[in-house]
Amino acid sequence: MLITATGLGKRFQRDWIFRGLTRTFRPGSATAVLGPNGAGKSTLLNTISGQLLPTEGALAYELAGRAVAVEDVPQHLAYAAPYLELLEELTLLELLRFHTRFKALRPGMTPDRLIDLMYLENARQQLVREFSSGMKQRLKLGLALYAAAPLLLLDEPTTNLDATGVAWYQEHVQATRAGRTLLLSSNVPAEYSFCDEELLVTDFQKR
Ligand SMILES: Nc1ncnc2c1ncn2[C@@H]1O[C@H](COP(=O)(O)OP(=O)(O)OP(=O)(O)O)[C@@H](O)[C@H]1O
Repeated sequence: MLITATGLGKRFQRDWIFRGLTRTFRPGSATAVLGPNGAGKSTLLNTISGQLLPTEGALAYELAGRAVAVEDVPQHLAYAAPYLELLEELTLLELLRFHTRFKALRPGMTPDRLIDLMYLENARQQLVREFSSGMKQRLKLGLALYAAAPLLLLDEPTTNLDATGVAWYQEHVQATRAGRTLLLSSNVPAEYSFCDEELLVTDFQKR
């Protein structure tokens, strides 16, 4: 998905979180959105994804040369973030079957195969509520990475992952990023070192 931000700004009450952001995000690019805690990385991702309205400026979306309306962006979006909740009252297999009714997996991927890829085969019938925080994070990432969605947003993707989980993330983000527009908010180089572009939110904090 081609995304063009022009003079984009977001304000909460009287505080500008970012302002004057003009930038193009192209299919196949991976952009690391960087900045200290509270800088506005998540706010920027949520604005670009159309979930928060910009206070000023404009966002335009295009898919294969056709304009996409902001209200249609969610159907083209896969998003993993610490603040997005999983349906914890379901078993893993139930959750995957439910989730994929609304958000299809990439061609050739099935819930069973995804469970194996996430190293969750022993948890197939387990309630997600009982998962460890690292298992939940692998599940969130697996759902986003293997969704058939041209826009991929990852907010702090290695939260709660151990060294094996970080290596798993690095392998699978590389395996699934081709052709997608990827934005990734982070403070951890191991999460974003593969990105080809960087966007420092504090560069857009003229008040
Ligand atoms: N809905 C909201 N209403 C008012 N202020 C908000 C809202 N959401 C975020 N903020 C404020 O906007 C600022 C940026 O928050 P944001 O979560 O985007 O930062 P961040 O860079 O993602 O931080 P972190 O690295 O800690 O996750 C913070 O000061 C936060 O308090």
